[in-house]
Amino acid sequence: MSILVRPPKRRLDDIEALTDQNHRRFSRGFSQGSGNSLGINGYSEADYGLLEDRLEVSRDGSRFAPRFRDLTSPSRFEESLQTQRKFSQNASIVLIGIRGTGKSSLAVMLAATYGRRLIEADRYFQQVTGRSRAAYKKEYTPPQYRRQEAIVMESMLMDHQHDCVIVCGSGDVERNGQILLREYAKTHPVIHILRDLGSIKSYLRTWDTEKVRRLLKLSGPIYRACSNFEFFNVSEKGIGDQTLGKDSQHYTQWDAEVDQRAQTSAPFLMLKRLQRDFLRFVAFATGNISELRNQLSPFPLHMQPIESRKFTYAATVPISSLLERDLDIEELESTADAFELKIDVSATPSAQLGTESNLMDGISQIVATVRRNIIVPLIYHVDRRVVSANQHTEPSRRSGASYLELVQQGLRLGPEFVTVDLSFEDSLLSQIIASKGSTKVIGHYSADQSLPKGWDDPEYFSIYERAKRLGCDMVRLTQPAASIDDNFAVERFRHQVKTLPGSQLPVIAYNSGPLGRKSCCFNPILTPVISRPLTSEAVTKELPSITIKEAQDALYSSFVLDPMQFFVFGANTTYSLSPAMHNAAFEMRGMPHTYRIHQSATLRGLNELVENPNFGGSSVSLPYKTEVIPLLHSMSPHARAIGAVNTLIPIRDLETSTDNSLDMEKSRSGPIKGLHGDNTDWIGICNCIRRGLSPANAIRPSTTGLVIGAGGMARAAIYSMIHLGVQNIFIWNRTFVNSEKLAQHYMRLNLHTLGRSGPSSNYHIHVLESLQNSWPANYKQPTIICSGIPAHRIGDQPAPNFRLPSQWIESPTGGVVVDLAYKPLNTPLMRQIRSLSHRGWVALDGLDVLPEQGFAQFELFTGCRAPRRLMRTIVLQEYKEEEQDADYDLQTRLENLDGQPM
Ligand SMILES: O=C1C[C@@](O)(C(=O)O)C[C@@H](O)[C@@H]1O
Repeated sequence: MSILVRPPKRRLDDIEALTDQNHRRFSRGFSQGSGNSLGINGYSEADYGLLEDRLEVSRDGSRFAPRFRDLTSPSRFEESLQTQRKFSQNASIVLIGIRGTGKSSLAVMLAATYGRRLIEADRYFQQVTGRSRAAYKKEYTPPQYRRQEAIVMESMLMDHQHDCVIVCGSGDVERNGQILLREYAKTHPVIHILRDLGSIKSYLRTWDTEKVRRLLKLSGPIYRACSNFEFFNVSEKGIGDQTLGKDSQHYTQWDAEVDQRAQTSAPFLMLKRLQRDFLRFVAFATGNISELRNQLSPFPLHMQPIESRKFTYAATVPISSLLERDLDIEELESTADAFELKIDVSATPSAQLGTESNLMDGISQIVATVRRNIIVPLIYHVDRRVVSANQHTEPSRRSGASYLELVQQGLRLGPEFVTVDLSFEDSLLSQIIASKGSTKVIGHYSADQSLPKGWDDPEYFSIYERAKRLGCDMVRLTQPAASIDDNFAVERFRHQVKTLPGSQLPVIAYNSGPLGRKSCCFNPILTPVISRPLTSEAVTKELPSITIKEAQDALYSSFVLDPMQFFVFGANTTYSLSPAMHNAAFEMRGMPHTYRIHQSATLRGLNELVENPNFGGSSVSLPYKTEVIPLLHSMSPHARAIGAVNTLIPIRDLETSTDNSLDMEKSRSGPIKGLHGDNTDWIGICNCIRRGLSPANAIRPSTTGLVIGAGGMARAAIYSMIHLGVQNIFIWNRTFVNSEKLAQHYMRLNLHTLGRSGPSSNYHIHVLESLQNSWPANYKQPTIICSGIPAHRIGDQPAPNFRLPSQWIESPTGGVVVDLAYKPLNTPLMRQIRSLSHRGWVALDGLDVLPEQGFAQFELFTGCRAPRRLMRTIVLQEYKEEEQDADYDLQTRLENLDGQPM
């Protein structure tokens, strides 16, 4: 009787034949050119066992310990895996990595979000063979187990090529497993999951640090050799420790989060940022554009490619600085449009990362940590030069091989942009560009000294043409300025490229060094800038010579841009926090604009604004959000659907398209021909929902939303929910007929939203009659709730003191409640929800929404990124001065403002 259990539909002969084919294919593939052939014969039985022991680790480490000391270099794949990184939309996604890295939690998130089937190797083995791996090993000899393992793995991958998330066990990367995975990675994303040593150690319990370090060192090359992507799971403080003491195999990070929530009333959820980072990473890596849009907050600038915008900046940050000191990454990014990580080291000193000693692991960890703290695209730039620890020694040059290895490592991390140094030969660059996947390539050329004819040298044109021929998406050229005239020359060069016939690549061209600063100010896209905390290292690390503020100052003082005036227009706007918020943002960015209150008892007050040639735009407050509509020349589709406008943008040229407010010229004064209306309230609400929604409540077809009220804010709230893909939306309002009208409005609109499977209009708006009723039986309890009713007394109407009926807040995983009121801040509804935080309820209020809608408004007003942390801070500070609520501690909220990048 055969001991091998075959998965259904497959016969052992097929599998063996296939494995043989794989072996032959791989033998052929790897022997080509390199001479590093990996034939099946390259492995001995002894290797097999050794590798298994290396990676097949029981949680107490006992099985691993005896053979550990024997280990030598583990990987036989001397070529790193190079694939095109292009996949079919529904290709199954594989996660690999050692135990304790959080693979299972990440897989659950992915499967839940994408609606994919989750296949876990260990469970699959048990399903197929009827035994756990441990039981199988006890019963059979190691070669028998390995043969069975190979068969199971092969069927697990080949029978589930589409619509699955497959989590491989550590046993899956022994010999056959590696071969299968490498083959699979040609057509499927295979993601290597890493984590810091401390968190892995707390998972493996009895292991000492040295053992875990050695395991990481040995396993890293094996996992890298058979994966095409890499994701470093950055632990949130407190999560790693939570897993201690839990012995269930399936106790995941997610469970830890639920436990965590039970113990604390932390308003923001522990795994939120990991979920955001991972889902975005997967959507980008797999080239799933609609999913990527779902993952991004709907801020206007997020929807616009950087290269199509004018005067954008990349904050350049050397990895050496991040390794040397504890820098505030959010501050480094602040108002930049991109974050450029410059790889300027050749080894990662272990002490600085605290854990990893390997450069590739170090880069992976730094990139993940940077991503955790930024919202802008990442540019991964490997500097050809390497800084030396000794400041007096000249930087050394990297070899082509080491350069290639580092850029390939970058591509594994799925950055939005990667640079390729055009001083390397075509063959090396083509290799990189062929495997770029969704990443855009910037061809980079930095001359050590000015070319003989400076920017008029024909060499620059040939470098540009070469970058184009190689398939770069953008070109970046720079040389040190020898004289101030070089700055005029570079402008000429940029202009000449732009006027070449045919379509041309976007060009970034500037002079480096203090003399070149002028050219940096006028370079239109992705000008490299230095962030204030790095200025002391500018010279030694060859960093850019200007800050964003300096570059912006120059544009205004040279009359390229004009100072503009902005307003908040309403009947009673004296209480508004918007002036303080926007003025602080202008000042930080080096913009000479002003933002003031413009109060008027009638709509006519608007005339005064449009007669002002420096009018830049206005926020619209009550009661004019709907009244203003007939006066508009155009409206965004969002404002049209909601039926309310809270942002006005002046139109100075009726010829330009007004579909998108960002396409209109910004910061240029002149007569006004019309007004364009937009709405950012829905963006503020949408973003607060996203921030407060725990991974356990990820939006699915069964998710239910509830909106309280039927006024302007309720309209925006429903629109946000539809946009987020909520299909079952309920309205409760004191006046029933108003709820019905609102429901009919959205049902008639039949909006198309970006659902998981592409655009759909599959939503339904229901009306609830009485707060006394039980929750409708056919629907899940709501997990997303928005209240748009004022909380204060209006005229002789008393404050409504609204609280949700207890029978409507029975969701077992809690949910998020956004109360749009902030007068008072601590409404009875917010108090009710905060008291339920132990059940997973998260409360966000009007002071959370106001800055979020303000960021979007700032983008529409200026075409530039808003300084988010600053605007959030100002709103809380100003509010504190205006109103005191003894019950509510705004100070703690102010102190916890970091880490909300969405
Ligand atoms: O509702 C509001 C508040 C606001 O009007 C203010 O007064 O700050 C600003 C508007 O953009 C926003 O839609």
